[in-house]
Amino acid sequence: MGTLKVSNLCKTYIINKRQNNVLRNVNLTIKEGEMVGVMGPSGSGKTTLLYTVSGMDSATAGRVEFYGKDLTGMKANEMSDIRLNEMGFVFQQMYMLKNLTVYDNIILPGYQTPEGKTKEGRRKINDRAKVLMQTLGISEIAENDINEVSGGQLQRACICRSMINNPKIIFADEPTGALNKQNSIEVMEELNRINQAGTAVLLVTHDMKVASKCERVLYIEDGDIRDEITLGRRLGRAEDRTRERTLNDWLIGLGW
Ligand SMILES: Nc1ncnc2c1ncn2[C@@H]1O[C@H](COP(=O)(O)OP(=O)(O)OP(=O)(O)O)[C@@H](O)[C@H]1O
Repeated sequence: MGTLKVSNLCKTYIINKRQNNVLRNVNLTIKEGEMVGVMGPSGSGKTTLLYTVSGMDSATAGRVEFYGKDLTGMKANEMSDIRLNEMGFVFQQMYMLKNLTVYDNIILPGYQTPEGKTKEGRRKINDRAKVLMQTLGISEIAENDINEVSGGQLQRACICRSMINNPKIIFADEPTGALNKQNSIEVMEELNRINQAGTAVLLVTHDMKVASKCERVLYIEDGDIRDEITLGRRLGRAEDRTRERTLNDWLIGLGW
């Protein structure tokens, strides 16, 4: 069973009576613990795909199964429980709360779960937050206000927050979009590390270097997956050049 199984997924927006078929019969499976990148031209439907398969937005037609459960027919409160307990999100639009510290933003989704309702559970959440912040190198900004940190630190804080409930999958929309080269490398190292520890990752990116760190890359065009390439699991930096070259040649072949 895959983590995520998407069958004949369609998403249509209607604006001023005009129909825009953004996703057209998309089929895809994300295996347990797999890291998959989504690339494609601007407006091809990448972000819409991410929102629709993660239950952030509803599908017009088709089916999305998450560990065998159909998300498309699910009630809103059941869906939000799954999002909270089993999924992590690194979306640029999902800003952290400005009147809370970095640390409080990170633990908040933990405190909203049943685990967070007991003292012992909250202790575990606090411990996890500290370990995550240490791993991502942001312990020293724990008590900073959200607007007192750099873009790279904020993005790492978002990753900590997305990991706080030990999700089975992380959805990331341009996780390195607002970062400089060095921060971007570091964030990808973290996502690779999280993935190697067993969490599946589905990320959207325009950046070839970022996509080359994924096990498999999908190319979406006009709302459907036109092609995909399997690069295999990334084992270390030594193979980055080869992966980038392979991906680049494939993208050129697709007219990217
Ligand atoms: N909430 C919405 N309401 C109406 N139309 C939308 C909405 N969200 C996206 N669209 C339209 O859906 C199409 C695909 O948008 P989407 O953001 O998924 O593309 P994308 O591939 O992620 O683009 P980019 O690479 O530029 O971020 C676009 O034509 C966009 O205008």
